[in-house]
Amino acid sequence: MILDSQPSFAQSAVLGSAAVLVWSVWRVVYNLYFHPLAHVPGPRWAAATQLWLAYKELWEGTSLSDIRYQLHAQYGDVIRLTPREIHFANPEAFHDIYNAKNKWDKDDHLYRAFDMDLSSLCMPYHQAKQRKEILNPIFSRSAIVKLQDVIQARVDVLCDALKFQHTEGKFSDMTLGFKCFAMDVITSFCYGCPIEATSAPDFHADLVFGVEEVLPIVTLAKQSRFFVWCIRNTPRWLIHATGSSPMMALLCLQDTLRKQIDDIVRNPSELDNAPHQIIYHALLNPEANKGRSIPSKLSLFHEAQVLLNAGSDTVGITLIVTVYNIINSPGIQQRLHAELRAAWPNLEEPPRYEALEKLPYLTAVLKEGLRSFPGGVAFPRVVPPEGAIIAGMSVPGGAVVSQASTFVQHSDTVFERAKEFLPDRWLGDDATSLERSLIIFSKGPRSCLGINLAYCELYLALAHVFRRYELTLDPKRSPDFTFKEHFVPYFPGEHLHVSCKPVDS
Ligand code: HEM
Repeated sequence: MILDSQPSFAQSAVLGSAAVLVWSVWRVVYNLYFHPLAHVPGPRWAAATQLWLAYKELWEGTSLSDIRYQLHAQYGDVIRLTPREIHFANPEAFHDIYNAKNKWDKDDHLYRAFDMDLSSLCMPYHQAKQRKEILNPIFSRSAIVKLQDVIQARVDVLCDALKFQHTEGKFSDMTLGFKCFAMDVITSFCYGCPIEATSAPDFHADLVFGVEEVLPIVTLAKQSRFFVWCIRNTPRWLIHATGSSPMMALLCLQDTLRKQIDDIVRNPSELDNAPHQIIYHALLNPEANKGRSIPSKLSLFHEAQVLLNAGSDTVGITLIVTVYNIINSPGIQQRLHAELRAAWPNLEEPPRYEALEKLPYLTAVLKEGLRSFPGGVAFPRVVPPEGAIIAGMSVPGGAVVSQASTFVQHSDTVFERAKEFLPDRWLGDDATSLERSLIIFSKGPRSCLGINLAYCELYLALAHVFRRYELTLDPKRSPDFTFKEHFVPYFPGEHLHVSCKPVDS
């Protein structure tokens, strides 16, 4: 009799489905009418369910950065992007969210998509703080100044390739060139073994395309942990079967990183063979780990991958956009070249990074390049339980808040004539006050770990390219900076093609 009273499989399935349905309907009703963010303006669908944003991004293919601008134009300064996330248009919000006092965690919904949970980028605040304390000495300004020859060597390879392509009568694909350069710097600096992407013919390095190919996967993966699991467990033979050499190059790099980690963990004296201090000197140093256990192999692998991803496209894109604007704006290239020539009269004796940093016009151009960074990417943070005031608005604990950098750096209220490339704004009387709004490396405890490395790369690359060459845009091709936001911006359109004519002296 007892057995008879137990529900059949079909009855259980019906009951289960009914429960899920009731729960889902209740969630929607709750999100719309009872959620602490119910009063925030935005589309009803966005307030009701996370699926609305997934539909816009994945099905319609609209870039998240465009969605933000469209919604702000329609609903005002604060918008509800998903049931739990709001975005601010008022540039003051940036300083209320990202500042030295706020020890807020990152929103797991986005960061889990990278499947690098054990890295400084994705860890919760307290763990990330410890990890960054270990890595900081490697990325400090003094360490970078000491190791600038490592970066200089990669600049030389880039410049030689540009010269070679010019002698062959070609325009150089600077989009690929700068991405290759940035990857070579990271692999050289962090792991002591450059992948030599810049030496690929015409900068066609499979790895650069491989990184581009995986970017859209982030947008898919952030929708569900299940997608992350599927991507992680995709069998190798399936990737082989696609015949995609960029994907294979990416896997090959991952294998190399894993092998290097295995070798070093098995035999730490391997580190003595490194050409200079690399990240594993710091990460595996018991003193730096202050008595805590050293990071696991998986954690080392996550960190290695994060540094590669965080440090390559970001620097590459900054260089592409800056170089395009320099060539495309009348007089800037000439003025920059003149300053460089005065500080660096003999081509055979290039100045050190410390000297380049002091050049006012180069510095102004570089800052304007960073300000013009096109990606409208936002980095979501979770408001702590006690809540917060953001741009004058009271935000409840648990809400996810963000502001994309373009709402500050491309705002006409902060930077006059913000759409124009005007290096002179950094030489005027109010330049110091503008510094507060140059926020491309973010602010606060989760700001960029690699800022010093990035500055050194940008100074050396721009100085050498514009001192050694006269650059002209390919008149037949205009670069297309339309981008899709996949955490970092992805530009599917025409690349930047430039003729690099060597100067005589
Ligand atoms: C122009 C170049 C760069 C830009 C614009 C840039 C920008 C940023 C931004 C906005 C963040 C904050 C991300 C977030 O809140 O989740 C960040 C974090 C980070 N960046 Fe960079 N970055 C650049 C270069 C680099 C380089 C060269 C490296 C190092 C190899 C690097 C390593 C990192 C790491 C590890 C983090 C995570 C820090 C944390 O979560 O606490 N970045 N970067």
